[in-house]
Amino acid sequence: MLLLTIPRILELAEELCMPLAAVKYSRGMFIFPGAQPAPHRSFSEEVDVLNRYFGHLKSGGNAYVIGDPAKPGQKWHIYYATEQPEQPMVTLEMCMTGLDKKKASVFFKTQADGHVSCAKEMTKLSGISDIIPEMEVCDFDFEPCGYSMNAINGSAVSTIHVTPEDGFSYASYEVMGMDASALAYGDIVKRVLRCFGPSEFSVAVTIFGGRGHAATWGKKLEAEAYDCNNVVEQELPCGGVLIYQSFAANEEVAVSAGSPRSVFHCFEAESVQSHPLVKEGKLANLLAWRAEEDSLEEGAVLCE
Ligand SMILES: C[S@@+](CC[C@H](N)C(=O)[O-])C[C@H]1O[C@@H](n2cnc3c(N)ncnc32)[C@H](O)[C@@H]1O
Repeated sequence: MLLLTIPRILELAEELCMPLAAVKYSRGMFIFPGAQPAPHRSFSEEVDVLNRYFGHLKSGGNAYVIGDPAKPGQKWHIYYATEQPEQPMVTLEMCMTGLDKKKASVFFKTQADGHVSCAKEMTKLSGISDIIPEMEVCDFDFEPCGYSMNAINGSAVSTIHVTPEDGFSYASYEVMGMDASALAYGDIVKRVLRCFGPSEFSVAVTIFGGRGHAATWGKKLEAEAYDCNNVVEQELPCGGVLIYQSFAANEEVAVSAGSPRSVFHCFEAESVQSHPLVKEGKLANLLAWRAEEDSLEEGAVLCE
């Protein structure tokens, strides 16, 4: 449904006298592709819609599906068109599945003890407020569960969406426009992983303006407790580059949990939520989660 909003967004931009400069649409794999309504039934259907609105830009419409052909469950889709060379800019997009159950439970409004939680409390308890503490956060909680937030700090913007339901849990994180030399790529990813404890995740870093200004963000990511199973670099028009990597919780952790690695394939029908690592929070422990009581000062009132 997302692409159906394009005409309204263009209308609002015109009202604000903001000319169209560039467009980027990107996504991973749908967990339930068969449940997607038009125009999201296939990437080519999405590209047709995007080209109708943006194909006339100077670069033309450019569509890519990237990933290791041997791993059809892990692909990244990107559409990009631009009217002019881009300003130097770094964007990070993370997709996480198989969220740690305890971490995911923070995003349910009614807790096991009957406590009714609000978005502000979820932001604090999950650790989201610590990812980039300077960000001003506008958060929203869904009934009976789910969470979304948008955040801003100067030219930097960030967004998070969480689906915590067992069996198809998912969280996305995106940040762009930050001072790439002031924040370390690995630190941000680690803070995001601590919020959700996924069994699998992908990162896509888009760099415009050359790797020189992108500092740590132009390098390959290494994530403690996870194995990288896919690395692809894709050049984009106007000197842009996209670096995509996907990760699964590593063999060592899986073996110590007494479980075969195969259970981590979250895009298959089986549920990663039943994985012993997810159930027992072992993955969470390995990533050194802070104790929950540390993340909220005693007596602090977050929900009014
Ligand atoms: C965070 S919202 C999705 C936001 C947005 N579609 C995204 O992913 O970018 C998804 C979560 O909210 C819950 N939810 C509750 N009411 C909803 C609604 N009216 N629309 C979408 N999600 C809702 C879903 O069950 C799910 O856990």
